[in-house]
Amino acid sequence: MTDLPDLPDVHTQAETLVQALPHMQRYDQEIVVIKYGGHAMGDAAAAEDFAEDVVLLEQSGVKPIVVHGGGPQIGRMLEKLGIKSEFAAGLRITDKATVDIVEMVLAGAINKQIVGTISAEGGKAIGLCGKDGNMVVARKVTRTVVDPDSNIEKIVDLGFVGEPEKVDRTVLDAVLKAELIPVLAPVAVGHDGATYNVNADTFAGAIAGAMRAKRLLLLTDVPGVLDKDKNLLPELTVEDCRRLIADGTITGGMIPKVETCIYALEQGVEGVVILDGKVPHSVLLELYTDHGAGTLIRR
Ligand SMILES: Nc1ncnc2c1ncn2[C@@H]1O[C@H](COP(=O)(O)OP(=O)(O)O)[C@@H](O)[C@H]1O
Ligand SMILES: CC(=O)N[C@@H](CCC(=O)OP(=O)(O)O)C(=O)O
Repeated sequence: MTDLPDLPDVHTQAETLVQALPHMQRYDQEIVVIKYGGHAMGDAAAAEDFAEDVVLLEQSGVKPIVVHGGGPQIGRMLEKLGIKSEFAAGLRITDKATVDIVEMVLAGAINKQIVGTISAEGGKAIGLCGKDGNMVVARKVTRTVVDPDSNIEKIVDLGFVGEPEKVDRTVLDAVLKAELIPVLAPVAVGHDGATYNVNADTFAGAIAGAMRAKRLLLLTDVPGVLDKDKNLLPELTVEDCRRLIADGTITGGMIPKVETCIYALEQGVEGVVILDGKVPHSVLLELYTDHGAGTLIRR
């Protein structure tokens, strides 16, 4: 028989609650957008921890909005179906066959899985994507990339990849008023009625901006923004972020993430945090403790 771990005594629990109270009041009735990245989604136990945090937030008076990713999961499904997947400037080149799979994996499988886990933890969630109620209308994206062989810049047609042009709050306002937790897949509609695949960080930034969220939390698989020696940078300004991108400290998938943070701050979001979603209860630790978790980015 294994020994049970020591449980915090009643005094420790009370102390924890007293410390958390001012933080809880700060977020009361405020919108917090949580982007749950594909890499942050661990095993079933980790998904339950995440759902538990979201439910607890809602029960303490916060209005959480979950935006999820699913890049690795889309990749695995495309591989299973023998469809080649390519990226340009961090975005998945998305032809017609690919966009159908993207929608199936994001708005179908992952979205409903998260809704189910939140329900199992005692919450009431509603799964939607940007197409519902014209919530997110996207315009087609093109990117210029430098060909590594010739060093010549070329324009890449990314197919059905979009970026949010307009966010309509109507559906989200109604859902929050009904005390439901919105869980959003980053799939949007174009002016032409077509389905567009949107990077989940970008989608979350647009939602946080339009909803004037108090906080945007981006959950990933690293502790936050790291310096060149891989130490966590707990707090950064927009100016620091621009310098770290320019000097090559911030690269790859962290670039769109930090750019999203800058965009959200410019839209009036008060603070944006990049944190490790694989750490149990990272959302509660960030919002309800003095030390927080991850990297806080401010104006
Ligand atoms: N300075 C940095 N600090 C932390 N991570 C960085 C940095 N520069 C690049 N990265 C990379 O960015 C990745 C996070 O981006 P990404 O893989 O797109 O996350 P997600 O799938 O959660 O959206 C990290 O796993 C890391 O490899
Ligand atoms: C255009 C584009 O690249 N879209 C992403 C959407 C999912 C996503 O962003 O998921 P993560 O947050 O898990 O990376 C993709 O197809 O992978």
